[in-house]
Amino acid sequence: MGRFSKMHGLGNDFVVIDAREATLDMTQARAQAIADRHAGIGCDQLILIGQSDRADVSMRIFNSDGSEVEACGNATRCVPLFVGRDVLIETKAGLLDAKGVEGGASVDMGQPRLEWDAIPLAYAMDTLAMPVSWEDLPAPVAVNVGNPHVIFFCDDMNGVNFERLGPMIETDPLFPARVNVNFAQVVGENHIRLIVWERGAGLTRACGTGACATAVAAVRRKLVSGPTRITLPGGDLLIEWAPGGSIRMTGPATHVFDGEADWARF
Ligand SMILES: N[C@@H](CCC[C@H](N)C(=O)O)C(=O)O
Repeated sequence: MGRFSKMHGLGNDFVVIDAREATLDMTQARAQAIADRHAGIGCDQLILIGQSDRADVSMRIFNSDGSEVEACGNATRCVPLFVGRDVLIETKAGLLDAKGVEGGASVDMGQPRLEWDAIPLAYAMDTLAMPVSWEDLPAPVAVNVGNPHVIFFCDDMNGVNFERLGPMIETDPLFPARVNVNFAQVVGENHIRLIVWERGAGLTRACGTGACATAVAAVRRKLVSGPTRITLPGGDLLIEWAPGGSIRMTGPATHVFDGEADWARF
């Protein structure tokens, strides 16, 4: 039997497994089976906390389709709560410094990558106004914050069919590693509403890296001019970024319950 914690950041939910003592062989099929909301435990992402030679802990991230990915902002905020103290976390996207704050955490998410081949895109183009469009959504921005994001700034998001466009854009050959698809609308001064179709997980209640990428895109497009409030279906994040610097993400982290499971059954 193995123990796990159910946690979430703004409703983006996780099964978090402590793999620091017991090693657990995580395959794509097993991660997918655990994340399954009908036949498994159910979550948007499966998180494995392990030992690290370079940081306090390591974090591996698996989407609900079983794919292993580089970054997850909401899960990163859960790690100080899971471990019980401020932590330096080794991820595939680099070392992330996460500090607990009242009700959540504040994380240095590192510097964004803005070059076309770092997103990655299939061929060279301007990432600030990509010369492509999907239906009524033209000229998105591409940003990599450890994982790949494309951001559409919409005049009015109410008419956008996220469930149809999301998977279509996620799997477009323009994005050789697939992509997280962000639909954003500026709704006030330094305030953005955001819906994210996540690569490998679909529509979620919130995406921390999506909020970071969207704030970076909005600063580059001069749509915001300072710390930016990002309102997702699950609630708000505060994102701070200035060109040349690191992204700071601050927001809630919640522990729901602890459970036990027989991993051999998955
Ligand atoms: N929910 C996450 C992002 C999880 C990974 C993403 N779906 C990807 O494939 O890159 C977040 O809060 O950032």
